[in-house]
Amino acid sequence: MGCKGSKSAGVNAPFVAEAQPAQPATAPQKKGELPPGTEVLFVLGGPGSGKGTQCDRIVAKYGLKHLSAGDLLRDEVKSKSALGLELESIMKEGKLVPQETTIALLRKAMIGSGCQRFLVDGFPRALDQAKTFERTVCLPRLVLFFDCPLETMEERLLSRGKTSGRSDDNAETIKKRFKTFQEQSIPVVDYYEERGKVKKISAVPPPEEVFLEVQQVLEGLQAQQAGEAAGAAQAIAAENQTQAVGAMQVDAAPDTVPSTRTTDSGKRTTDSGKRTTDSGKQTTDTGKRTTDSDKRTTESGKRITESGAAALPADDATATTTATAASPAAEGTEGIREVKQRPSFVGIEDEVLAAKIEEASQAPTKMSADGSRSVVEMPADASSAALPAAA
Ligand SMILES: Nc1ncnc2c1ncn2[C@@H]1O[C@H](COP(=O)(O)OP(=O)(O)O)[C@@H](O)[C@H]1O
Ligand SMILES: O=c1ccn([C@@H]2O[C@H](COP(=O)(O)OP(=O)(O)O)[C@@H](O)[C@H]2O)c(=O)[nH]1
Repeated sequence: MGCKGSKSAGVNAPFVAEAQPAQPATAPQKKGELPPGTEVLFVLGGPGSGKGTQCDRIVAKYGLKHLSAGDLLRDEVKSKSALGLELESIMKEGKLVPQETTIALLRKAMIGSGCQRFLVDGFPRALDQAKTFERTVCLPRLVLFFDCPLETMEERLLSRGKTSGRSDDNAETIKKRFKTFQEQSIPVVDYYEERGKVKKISAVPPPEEVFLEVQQVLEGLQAQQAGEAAGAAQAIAAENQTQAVGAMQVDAAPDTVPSTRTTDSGKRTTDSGKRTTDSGKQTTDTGKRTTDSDKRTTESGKRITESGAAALPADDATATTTATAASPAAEGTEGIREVKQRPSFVGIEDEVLAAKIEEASQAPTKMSADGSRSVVEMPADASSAALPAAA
């Protein structure tokens, strides 16, 4: 289900809402870049825990764009490109594909979809992948983790293997996938749990029961978002009221302004000073203030849009931070302000990696032999060079 050409959900559309199809980006998207306000929900769980099954249900009910990292990799394998052949041998061994390949595929699919809100299924599978995705794409809004005992997952995978045609749904590879899951993927869940982002759901009951839990989680997220939006709207209203009262006080004030009235800023004293000498100009000053206030409202509207991201934990160096002025009046025209900080890369290796991912995710799309799908052309050093020798 794509977003291109779909009708926009509006600027303040929540991350999850009952809507079909996946909602398009609400802000203009620059060519080759992710839309502003891109948000993702990670869907994690062991192999065969039921991630894909639940994602299908989530997509059917909520307006999110589903991207399965495993499907994107399998598409690449099907293309029989050199990269695809390398990926196949890694997947058959139950190992993880190098992060630059997976992230480039995800990023490219995200950009190409024209959507803004994504359900990212089966990724990240290792801590370095989570951190690189955070730096080069965005922080996740939430992490759904489907908890399932290994024996149950094994049964499901063996059963799926009868019809899936997947080269990794066999007893030998399943064991290796479990090892990878326990050693590399569980730390990702721990990482997000420490950040209060994980919603753990038992994947043992039948799919419809598991989905009831999923819906509860997503509705909780919806309620949280509604609360955030209401809080932001309240802050804006309070800010506007402060400004309006300030303007009224200025208008009602005698020509000689007592210094005690200028409680908020030196700037206002200066304005008032002007007013004392030029009452015609006073109207202009007030009018200008109203314009400033209107501008603030517009900015504040934008702020609501960004509030989801702003609610992300501030303990992380890469988190979006919220800078709130101690007092809106004290700041005059600024008031409450959220500052989106795009974290800078800390080392040259990170910069090189980010550049590779960006380059690969923007590589030209070409049709495969059967003309049915697109292929990501990885730059030589970002694909084969980065891939370990085929086992
Ligand atoms: N809750 C469930 N109970 C029983 N079988 C399930 C459940 N969820 C998924 N399955 C089945 O288990 C297999 C693996 O599910 P899938 O969604 O493909 O897992 P994953 O995407 O995590 O690998 C599929 O054959 C699916 O039909
Ligand atoms: O981010 C990812 C996602 C998948 N894979 C590879 O793709 C395989 C299949 O993953 P998928 O999520 O499709 O299936 P699951 O194992 O969860 O059933 C994995 O075992 C890995 O080899 C990977 O390397 N990185």
